[in-house]
Amino acid sequence: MIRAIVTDIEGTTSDIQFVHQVLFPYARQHLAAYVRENYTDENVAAALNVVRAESAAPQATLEELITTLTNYIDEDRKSPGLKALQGMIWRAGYVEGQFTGHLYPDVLPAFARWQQQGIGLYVYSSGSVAAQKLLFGYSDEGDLTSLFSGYFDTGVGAKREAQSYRNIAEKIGLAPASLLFLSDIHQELDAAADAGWHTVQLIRGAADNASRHHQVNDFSQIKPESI
Ligand SMILES: CSCCC(=O)C(=O)COP(=O)(O)O
Ligand SMILES: [Mg+2]
Repeated sequence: MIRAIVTDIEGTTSDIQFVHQVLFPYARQHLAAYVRENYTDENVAAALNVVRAESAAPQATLEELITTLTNYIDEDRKSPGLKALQGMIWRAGYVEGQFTGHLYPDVLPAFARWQQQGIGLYVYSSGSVAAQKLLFGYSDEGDLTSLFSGYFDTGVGAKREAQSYRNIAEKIGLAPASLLFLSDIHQELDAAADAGWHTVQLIRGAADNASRHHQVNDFSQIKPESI
């Protein structure tokens, strides 16, 4: 019996185009000014130190870090330092109403149905927990943050590693066999399945012929009571 559902964001609840054509360009455009203005803030300083460590450049200057971070955005690098900073930069865009977090129309009805069934809802994304809360807090459908019992980012480990899903199961406090992970990326689902989770793959575009996971086109086709 499925007791909790953990969902990916990009390509699963939300359009990849929103992330790549709205969020990433916004962060790229505001990155340099944000870092120059806020580098003494303890959270910004901590994120910059993470980038120094990740890029094996412990003495990197602010301007060198800005170049590194800009390259990371262009490469879609899932760098924890970049992800932390992106979350901080996006806040102004959401709060000022420059964009709302994209949500496919099938997502909220399914969340509401699952919540009514007593199933816990969680998020696991490479985006920072702060960024996840912004996307769902300022979503196309309003503030949905109260639907979720918890959020996980790569602080628990990378999305393609089975140990990350073991860590999440432990934090939620449920057996892996009672957990369902939703993602568009079969390598992430492979890792979850290796940890003993149930999996469903969201196919928002072309079918994934390399996948061994059950595939659906939208959330209305996911029936946790039948798993
Ligand atoms: C949390 S919204 C921004 C998503 C993001 O930054 C990202 O890298 C997407 O990662 P995901 O694990 O959701 O595919
Ligand atoms: Mg995804």
